[in-house]
Amino acid sequence: MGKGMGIIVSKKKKADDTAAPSPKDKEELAPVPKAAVEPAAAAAPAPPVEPAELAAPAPPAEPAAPGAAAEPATNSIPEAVAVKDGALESQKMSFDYKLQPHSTIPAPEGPLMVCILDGFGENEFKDEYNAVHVATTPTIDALRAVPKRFRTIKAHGTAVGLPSDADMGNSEVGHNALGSGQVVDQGARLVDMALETGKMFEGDGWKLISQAFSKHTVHFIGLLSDGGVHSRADQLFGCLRGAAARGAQRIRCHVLTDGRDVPDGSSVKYVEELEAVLAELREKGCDARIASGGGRMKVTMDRYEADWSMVKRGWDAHVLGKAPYTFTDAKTAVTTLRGPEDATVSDQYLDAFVIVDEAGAPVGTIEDGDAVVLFNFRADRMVEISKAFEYQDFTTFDRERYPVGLRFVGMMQYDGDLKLPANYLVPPPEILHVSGEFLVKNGITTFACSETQKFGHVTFFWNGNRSGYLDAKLEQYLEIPSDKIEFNKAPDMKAREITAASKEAILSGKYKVIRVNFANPDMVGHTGDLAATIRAVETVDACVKELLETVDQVNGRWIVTADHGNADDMVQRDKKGKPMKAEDGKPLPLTSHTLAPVPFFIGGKGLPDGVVLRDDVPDAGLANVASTTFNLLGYEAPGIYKPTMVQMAA
Ligand SMILES: O=C(O)[C@H](O)COP(=O)(O)O
Ligand SMILES: [Mn+2]
Ligand SMILES: [Mn+2]
Repeated sequence: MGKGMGIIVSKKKKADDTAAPSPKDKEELAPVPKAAVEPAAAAAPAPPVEPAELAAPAPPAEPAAPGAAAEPATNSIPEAVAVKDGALESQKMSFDYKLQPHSTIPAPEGPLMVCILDGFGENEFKDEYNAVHVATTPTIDALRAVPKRFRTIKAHGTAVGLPSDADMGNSEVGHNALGSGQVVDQGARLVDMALETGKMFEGDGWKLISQAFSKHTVHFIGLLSDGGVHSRADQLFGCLRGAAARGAQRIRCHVLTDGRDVPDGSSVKYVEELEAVLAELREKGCDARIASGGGRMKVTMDRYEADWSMVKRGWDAHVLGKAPYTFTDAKTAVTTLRGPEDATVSDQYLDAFVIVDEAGAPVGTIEDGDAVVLFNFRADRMVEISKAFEYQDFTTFDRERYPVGLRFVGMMQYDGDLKLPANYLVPPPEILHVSGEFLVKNGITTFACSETQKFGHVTFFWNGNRSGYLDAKLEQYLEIPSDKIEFNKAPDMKAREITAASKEAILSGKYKVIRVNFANPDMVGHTGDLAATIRAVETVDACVKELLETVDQVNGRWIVTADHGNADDMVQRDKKGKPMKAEDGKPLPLTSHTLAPVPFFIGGKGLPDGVVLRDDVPDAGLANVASTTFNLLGYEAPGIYKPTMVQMAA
C-alpha cells in the first residue's frame, strides 16, 4: 500500500534591573513610579549567572525517535513504542479490558469505519454564511434523510470537559472525548482551578521558576487571546500577577497573536489588555514588558512537525532577539505588521517581531539562568518549541545559542510519554482506558489516517494524549503530508489522498476499524474564506461518498461524525444572530470554531436494518460515540463509558 501515492508512514520523533527596588520580603511589591523602572530596565544588561546555578541539572537529551514509528521502506507495521508511565501502566494492568459480545447486535462481516469531518457543525443559522449549508453535499444530504440513523450530538462546553457552555469545542477535547468515551476536566478547566485554589503557586514547576525571581528574568511565551482553545489571556494575567506578587523582579512576555480562535484584528485589543497588566506590575516595582512576538501560524506554534521553520522563527525572536522587524512597543508592532486596511495581514500570519530599546537593543532576550514558561495549556502546538528548550542536544534547527541553567516549564506537561516538558505548572488531564486500549487488548486491528495537520488528532488526542502506537502489531497510523500553504489556496487539501489510502485499507481486509479525519472544513474554515470553505465541504462530501461505497463493497458499517463546528458559520454575528459587517459593508469573517452540535450518522450495507439510534439519550455528546462504536463492532460497551446511542429495534 502507498507506493507511488506520495504517502508516508509517520515517523514522529519521537538583565537584572539593578536599579529597580527589590522588596523581597514583602508579599506585595511597593509601588514605584513607572519612570523610575523603565529606562533602567531597558538599559540593563543581563545579569551574570552564578557558577553554582550553571551546574544545575542539565536538560535531558532528545530521546531517539520517540512517538510513533520508524519509517520502513514500505508501509509495513512498524515497531511498538513502549508506554513508560508506571502509574498509568499499573492501573491498566489491573483493569479488565475483555469485551463481551453484544446481546443483540451481531459482529459485522466487514470493517467499521469512523469518519471525522473536522470542523463540520450542524448550525442553527442556515444562511449564506453557513458553508455546510450552502455547499452542494449530496452524500451528507442523503444521510440526513435516513430515519433513525441521523442525529446531532454536543461537541462544546461542559459536554467535552471545558469550563462552561460558552466555550466552543476544539480538536483536542473533541478527539479526547471521541476516543475515550469519557468526559474529563480539560486543560482550560484545570488551570482555572489551579489559579483559583492557589495550587499553581505551590507546585514543583512554580518552585523551579521562582528560583529565577530575584536575579533573573521570567519569560512567558504563548498565544495571547481568550480563545480558550490553547490558552487564555486571563490565565496568563493570573500567572504574571502571581509571579510579581511573589517577588519576580523582571518579567518578559513573548506574545503570539491569534485571529484564529478569536476574530481577526483582535490582537490589538489583547496587546492593550496585556500592556495594562504589565503597567500595573511596573507600578508595583516589577520590570515587566513585552519582548517579542508574531502570528501563531508563522511563529512558534507549528504542530505535528508540519513546518519547523515556524519554531525556528520563534526561537530567534524570543531567545536570540532576532526578527525581521523591530519596534519599541508591541501595539505599534501589531498594527504596523497588520498593514493598511485594504491589504491587511491576518493576526494569524504576522511576521516575527522583537521589541527594542531606544538604542535598538532587544529588551528581553532569554539568558542563562532565566525562567521560561510556555503558558499554553494545549499540547499540539507546544511540543516542538518545548523540544527546542528542553533537549540539550536538539539539532532540528540551529539554535545558535542555548541558554545555560534555564528554568523551563510548560503550563502543563504536553506529552506524558515523552515526559515533555519534565517540569510544568499544572498536571494535565489523565485520560485512562481509551477505546484504542480496549481494541488492542481484544486483538482488534485499526488503521488510522489523516494528513499532517490532523494526524495527531486521530492518534495522539484520540488515544488520550499518548504518542505512538498502543500496539504496533495491531495498528497502522498513516500520515499524508499536508501542504505548507494557507489552506484557502488549496481547499481540497489532501482529502483525495486520504480517501485513496483509506479505501485501500478498507479493501485490504487487514483492519477491523478504519479511522479517518478530513481536515478541510476546519482548516479552510479557519482562514475565514467562505468560498474556499464551501469548496472544502464539497470535496469532503465527495470523498465520504467514495468511502461509504467502499465500505459497502465489503459489507462493513460506518459512523460519520465531526469533532466540533467551524465551516458551519463563517460570519461574526451580533447577539441576535445578525451577520456583522465592516465599515465598507463587507461581512466580518468568523475564523473560529462554533458552538454548534455536530452530525452523527450510522449506516452501511453490513448494518442490520434493526440497528437504529435510541431516542432516550437526547443530551448525548462526543463522549457517547465510543460506546456506540463498540456496539457496531458487535460488543457491549465498556461500563465506564458514556451510554451508547444505538439499539437493536425490537
Ligand atoms: O490550533 C488550531 O488550529 C486552532 O486553534 C484550533 O483548531 P483545532 O482544535 O481544530 O485543531
Ligand atoms: Mn477539529
Ligand atoms: Mn480548528
